[in-house]
Amino acid sequence: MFYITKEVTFDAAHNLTSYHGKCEKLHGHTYRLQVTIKGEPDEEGMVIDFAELKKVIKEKILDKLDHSYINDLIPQPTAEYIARWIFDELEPLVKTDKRKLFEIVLWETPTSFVRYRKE
Ligand SMILES: Nc1nc2c(c(=O)[nH]1)N=C([C@H](O)[C@H](O)COP(=O)(O)OP(=O)(O)OP(=O)(O)O)CN2
Ligand SMILES: [Zn+2]
Repeated sequence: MFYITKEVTFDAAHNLTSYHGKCEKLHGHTYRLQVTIKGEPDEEGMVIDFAELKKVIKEKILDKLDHSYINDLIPQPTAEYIARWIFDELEPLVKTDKRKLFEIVLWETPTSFVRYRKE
């Protein structure tokens, strides 16, 4: 079994509305996103072409989240809920009979990240 990962970054603003602390105020992060696909190689020897994965991430995630106010899309945009939203956006587009979306890892700061899998 193979695990293929593509990494990108995006900049976005948010505030945590159901939270008491400094993060209830508007602020921003440079998010680091890792998308991992699990599967077996096709006749070209690839689980998924890195270029195809990059294109899907750009169209479904970066074009919506980069330089955005995330609360417009996700009501309580914790790292947990952003990661789940990204998983749900990408899952149907990468799934074939030989591969599926395995994991989203989302770094909110250089020292804080969430790992989301559908289990
Ligand atoms: N479980 C979660 N905890 C927190 C989240 C979250 O999404 N999930 N989010 C925040 C804030 O939005 C934001 O991440 C600020 O965190 P903070 O602790 O202030 O980050 P620092 O800049 O202090 O990061 P360091 O890398 O520790 O310097 C809060 N909690
Ligand atoms: Zn934050």
